[in-house]
Amino acid sequence: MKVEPKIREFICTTAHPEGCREHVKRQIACVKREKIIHEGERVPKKVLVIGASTGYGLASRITAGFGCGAATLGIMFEKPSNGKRTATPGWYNTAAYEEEARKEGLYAKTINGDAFSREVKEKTIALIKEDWGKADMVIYSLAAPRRTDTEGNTWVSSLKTTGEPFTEKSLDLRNNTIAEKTVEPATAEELEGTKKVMGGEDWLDWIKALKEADALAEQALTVAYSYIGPKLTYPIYYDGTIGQAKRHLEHTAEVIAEEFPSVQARISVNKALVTQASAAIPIVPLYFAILYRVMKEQGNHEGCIEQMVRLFKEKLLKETPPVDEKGRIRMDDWELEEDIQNRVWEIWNQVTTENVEQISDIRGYWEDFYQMFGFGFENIDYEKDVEIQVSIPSIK
Ligand SMILES: NC(=O)c1ccc[n+]([C@@H]2O[C@H](COP(=O)([O-])OP(=O)(O)OC[C@H]3O[C@@H](n4cnc5c(N)ncnc54)[C@H](O)[C@@H]3O)[C@@H](O)[C@H]2O)c1
Repeated sequence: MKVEPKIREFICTTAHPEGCREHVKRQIACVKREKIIHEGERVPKKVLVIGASTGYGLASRITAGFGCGAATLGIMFEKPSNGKRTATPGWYNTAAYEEEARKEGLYAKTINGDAFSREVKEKTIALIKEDWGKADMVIYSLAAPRRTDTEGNTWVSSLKTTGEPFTEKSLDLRNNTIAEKTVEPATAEELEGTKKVMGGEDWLDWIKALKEADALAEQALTVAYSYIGPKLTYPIYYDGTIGQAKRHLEHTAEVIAEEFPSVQARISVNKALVTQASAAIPIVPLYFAILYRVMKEQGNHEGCIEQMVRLFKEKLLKETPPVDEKGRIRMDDWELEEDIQNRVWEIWNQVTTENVEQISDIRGYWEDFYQMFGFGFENIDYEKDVEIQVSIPSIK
């Protein structure tokens, strides 16, 4: 079947299997150009990646696998094709990852299911015990709209402010126009729900479950991803519901360190990038488009894979990684440089529907967006029929 993008605001409801494969292959090639491991550093060998199929989790898996030679077990929540609709991009990415890994003799298995559930945790632990004995690294990279906890309560995440309503310029993704958008404050229940979904409770549950089952190696490393961003987006991000959840996640690193002193728990604050999760945040896409423009001009723009390569190569695997005053690794260091942010702010103040194409990198925004779903690669023939039912080697 011929597959075309079908976009609804911040989501594309189709994905191109060959394009997704190309996306994964390009990320693998990027990792292979780098020397990730240096003498005397820890080398992760058995890596569990929770949220492994897209965005930062997929880039982490590729870096661990192809950069460190690690066996990887990925957890994801994706849909296969039913023959009529395409699979979700994370499904195709994972099929491609496993195939490419196998070609190089790298262990790669995947569990498709709800990472928040006890069932998936048990299945994961059973597989780790059977195949590896113990995992030595756990990457927590979930971004989810809801969570049913182990007691059966369902929580929903919101992207709202926590104080006053917030009105700012926003990019209308349906027609690339700039209009003001108001984000309303969350109710107490919405705030609580966001913390339950995107905070650290489930990360801690995973570490506890793995420890109790004796499935984590001594001195195992675990990392979860956070975001702060510029003052411009504080009302909707850092001081909004999601920011409160991220503070909870960050605090969870301390809880893990206290409860399990043999586990090294780290937070990495990553750069703002277009992913399926972040494209849904109001106001933020316009910031992406301007930030991309400024960082590309400065020559220090990175995508998910470049971020993860730099994280592994320069920070995470060091005996004592460079951290900020709160103990966090800062991969948003370049994004938040004063020069970059001053320029972003200057453009932000000038941007209108008429000049958005000229003064921001809206093209780069859409390029990243299309590529996430396997579209827009010049070497893929999108006129050709493709098989949309693709199987993942480790999933029967
Ligand atoms: N994108 C950014 O700008 C940015 C910046 C800094 C930090 N982060 C953080 O990085 C992490 C990953 O986000 P992303 O932007 O890469 O998102 P993403 O949407 O690309 O990835 C989410 C992953 O979680 C998986 N997932 C979702 N619900 C699941 C469930 N119930 N069970 C199992 N798997 C599930 C998906 O399959 C996918 O692999 C998040 O914590 C996010 O806040 C993102």
